[in-house]
Amino acid sequence: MYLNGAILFRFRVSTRTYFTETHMAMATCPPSCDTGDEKEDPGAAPYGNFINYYTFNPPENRLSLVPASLLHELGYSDGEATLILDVGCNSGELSVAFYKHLVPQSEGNQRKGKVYLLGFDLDESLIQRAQQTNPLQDSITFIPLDITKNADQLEVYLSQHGCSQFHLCLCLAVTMWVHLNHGDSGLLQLLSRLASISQHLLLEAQPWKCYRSAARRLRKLGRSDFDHFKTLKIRGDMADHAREHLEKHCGMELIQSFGSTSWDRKLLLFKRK
Ligand SMILES: C[S@@+](CC[C@H](N)C(=O)[O-])C[C@H]1O[C@@H](n2cnc3c(N)ncnc32)[C@H](O)[C@@H]1O
Repeated sequence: MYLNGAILFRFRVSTRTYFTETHMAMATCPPSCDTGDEKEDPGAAPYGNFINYYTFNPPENRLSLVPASLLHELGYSDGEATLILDVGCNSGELSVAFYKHLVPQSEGNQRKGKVYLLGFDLDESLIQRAQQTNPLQDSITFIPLDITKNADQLEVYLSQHGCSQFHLCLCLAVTMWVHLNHGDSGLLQLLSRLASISQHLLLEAQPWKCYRSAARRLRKLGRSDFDHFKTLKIRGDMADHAREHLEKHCGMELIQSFGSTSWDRKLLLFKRK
């Protein structure tokens, strides 16, 4: 609680108050919350919609593994519009940091080329915060969207930019939450859907140990289990299961592994064949 208290205080001081204290206390996220070592209450954020996620998992944890030259290396030149999709972007901090990491600033702070990022999340409060703190409103857009439901807005965004697919899709620390809430079919549909709208997909799948911890935490709190946890057939090496589905059924191939994050998760880059 001391930790929670400290976080609460920092949020009060450093940001305008976007949330009630109750909301904040319920959905704060302790260190390694996504890896499953936490002792606090993640069950109150059943979709991984932690309100202070980046206090514990700062963007640098992932960005340090990804080369700033990635877009260039993937063949996306300065002159063409390049679209990035960030799935389950939470409050947008990683989205903005990712954009700044990949899109260099030239002299006079003018950004080269046209790179646009669309971030979405099912949590409207998080998206509201992302919108309010977005420093690059011409290039970065945040919308509320549940990827397991109707995702027509993604098609609208693509057509507005004259593209049929996103050039790069980021799906970081989201698969477990979709899997636990929507079962094996939900996970496979998520991967298939993302593959169908992306030329490249950067995937960080939570390892199985995180699932066990997430379920254990709920039980400790005396809450009912995630709807699908006990019946999941896809278990074990989650990154490998995702790779297999993407390669066998989605026309994608693994082209690079950027190593593992400090939370012991692989960052895998897939490309449309
Ligand atoms: C653990 S956070 C990861 C945030 C961010 N992707 C990152 O890696 O820093 C997981 C996020 O996925 C979102 N999420 C979970 N299920 C979702 C769904 N079906 N559609 C959209 N967002 C979802 C949650 O609301 C939460 O903000």
